[in-house]
Amino acid sequence: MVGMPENAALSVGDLVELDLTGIAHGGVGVARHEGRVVFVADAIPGERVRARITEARKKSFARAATVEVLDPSEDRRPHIWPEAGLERDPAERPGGAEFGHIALPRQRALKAEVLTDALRRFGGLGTDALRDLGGGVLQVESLPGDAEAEAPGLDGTTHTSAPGLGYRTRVRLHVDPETGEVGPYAARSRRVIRTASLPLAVEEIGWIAPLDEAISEAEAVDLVSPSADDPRMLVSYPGERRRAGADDPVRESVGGREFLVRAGGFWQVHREAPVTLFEAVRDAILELAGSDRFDPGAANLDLYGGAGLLAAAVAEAAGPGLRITTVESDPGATDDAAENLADLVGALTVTARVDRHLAELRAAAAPVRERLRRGTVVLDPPRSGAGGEVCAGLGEVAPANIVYVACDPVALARDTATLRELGYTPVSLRALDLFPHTHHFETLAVFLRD
Ligand SMILES: C[S@@+](CC[C@H](N)C(=O)[O-])C[C@H]1O[C@@H](n2cnc3c(N)ncnc32)[C@H](O)[C@@H]1O
Repeated sequence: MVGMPENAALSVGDLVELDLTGIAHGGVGVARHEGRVVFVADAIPGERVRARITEARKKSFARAATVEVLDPSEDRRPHIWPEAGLERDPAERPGGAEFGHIALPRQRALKAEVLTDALRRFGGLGTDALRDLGGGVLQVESLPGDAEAEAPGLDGTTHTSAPGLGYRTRVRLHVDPETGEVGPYAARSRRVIRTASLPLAVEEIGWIAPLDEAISEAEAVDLVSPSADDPRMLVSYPGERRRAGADDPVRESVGGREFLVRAGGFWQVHREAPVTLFEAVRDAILELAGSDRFDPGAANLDLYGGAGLLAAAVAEAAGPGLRITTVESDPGATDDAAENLADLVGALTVTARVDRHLAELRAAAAPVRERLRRGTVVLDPPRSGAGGEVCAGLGEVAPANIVYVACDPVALARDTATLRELGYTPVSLRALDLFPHTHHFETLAVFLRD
């Protein structure tokens, strides 16, 4: 490549040597090739790699996948999923464990970098604000059982346990339309990849996963392993309105409390995620209550409430006098929430889109609006975030506090900018590694009305 002009065109299939200088949202490394940004899969910042160009349509950037590491990071590990290792052609590697070649502490450091960068660039937060929020440097916390630790073996020697594996209680696999073979998609592709194992899934999912079978005419297979119930498989067929078994109730146990959830409904994926988020939201409410900012009798809201997990967490902090309304667009999940919150006299469950519900609340009578102003909102939107319209709706309803549970750092950062414009200040932030060996993580941010 020596002597080529600046921005020389890269073509799919080209092999290039790249120095990784950073990490981008989505879990890909960042490098430059003759002025053009290249997003590189399966690399680690600081490494020099040989990579194959996989996408070169855009002028401003290209994509590549690592095929050989020339100068490895000390944090490089054998991939936790053998089929996703560098020995395979990039197009044949299953997606879904894009950090599986990185030591867990470094994975978390990279996630913290992505969060800090997003809050700075899209959230408008400066260095001081970020330091105050994270209580120093922002850290991504591991969940119980996931810290990379040396555990003493039975014979007195030490061995490294397998942290960060066997945690997913929900797994979606896809079906090859031609062969009926079942497996995950390859990264950034709709190609079904055969795999012998699912290392991120709980053991029970391994028992039932149809990895060496063919299911003709099906589209996808969801594997569900509830914490207090038998594992099950839901098969989707094209054109079908409702999957067989999707509405069957399954039992989930969260810190001794039981929740009923439809097998096909939303539930937090990591086996420790429900209890971790329950406790994180409960503690955030206790903290607000400790500074007299939480009013259990106000019109409190659990927006994007699912089966009522986080409303129950608020109730644990607030006690039996709590008034709270969960708002959720899936009617099945609302029914589950009604069941799960039945012991809470002041709980109401509503099936509605959050934007529409907020529009209705804005038009409510003055005493209701006053109760909403004194209230606390728990906000747990899907990956796209709450977005401008919902944030604007919140700005008008103007609750005293917002406890935002976010699964996408950039969406959170954008919503942070909007909420700040509407008079809210973020006062605390916790990041939780709910998805080891992937680039995903969860953030809990508390905002106070100025
Ligand atoms: C990230 S989940 C959170 C569920 C619940 N808070 C929990 O922790 O189990 C997001 C939920 O929002 C619901 N949802 C998605 N878009 C929505 C919308 N526009 N309005 C209301 N609910 C929505 C989904 O059905 C899903 O249950």
